[in-house]
Amino acid sequence: MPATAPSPPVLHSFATSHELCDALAHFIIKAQKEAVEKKGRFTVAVSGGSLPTQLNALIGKPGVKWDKWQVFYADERVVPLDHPDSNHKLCLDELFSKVPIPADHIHPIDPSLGDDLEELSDAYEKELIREFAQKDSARFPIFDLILLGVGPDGHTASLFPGHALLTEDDRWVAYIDDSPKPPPKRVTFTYPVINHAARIAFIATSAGKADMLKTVLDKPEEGLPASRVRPVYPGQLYWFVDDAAASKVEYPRTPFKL
Ligand SMILES: O=C1O[C@H](COP(=O)(O)O)[C@@H](O)[C@H](O)[C@H]1O
Repeated sequence: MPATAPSPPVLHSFATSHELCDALAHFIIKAQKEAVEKKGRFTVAVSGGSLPTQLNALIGKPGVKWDKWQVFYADERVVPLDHPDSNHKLCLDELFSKVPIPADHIHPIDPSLGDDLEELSDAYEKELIREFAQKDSARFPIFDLILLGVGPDGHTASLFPGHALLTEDDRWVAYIDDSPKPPPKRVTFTYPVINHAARIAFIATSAGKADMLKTVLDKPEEGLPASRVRPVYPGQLYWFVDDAAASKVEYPRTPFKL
């Protein structure tokens, strides 16, 4: 039987980043509610960069069941966890230190485990297997939600244009030591993990991302890393962007409804 094709991405564009962040918070709460009703937990992966700040509309919002969240990192820069470049530190500073999430529900990629990148990515893959393998018994983990940023070059997580990791189709977690964006050493989810999520949301703001967004959405055949995020059916991909980032995009917008 032929596999069902991925659904086309849904693009939500907002006049201001304040409106975007508020809508994103409502979207996340809805995903959380559905997951908790079905399975009693909410598995979510986050990235770093500007994303953690964009999640702060969740702080104090009624309906967030922090004790049900299990948080993983879609990628991490291999620096100490208290280093300003650490995605985990960013997430702690901007969000998790301000909400009542149990500390053991956050799963950092911890470079203090050793400086061997292969071992570090294996250890994180094992942590994912512990969380998912027996519970959902699938070839790849099925996150309820993966929240991704995207750089002006179209990279997402630590999957960079032209890199050999773009074709990794077996491992759940991999590493690079030649990132074109510093720091060079990083650990990242691979496409099979990202593309098996139930929902994936990209968040992109500002005019600096307008050219990239046009290429990703209007010319996916160019194969930028963000265009390769195509969730396996019945997964769904959403874009939350501001009008400045979407200013050059022809791809149709869908109004956001609560
Ligand atoms: O280096 C990274 O960059 C991307 C994009 O960051 P942004 O600041 O342009 O939003 C981020 O999603 C990723 O997690 C991070 O490691």
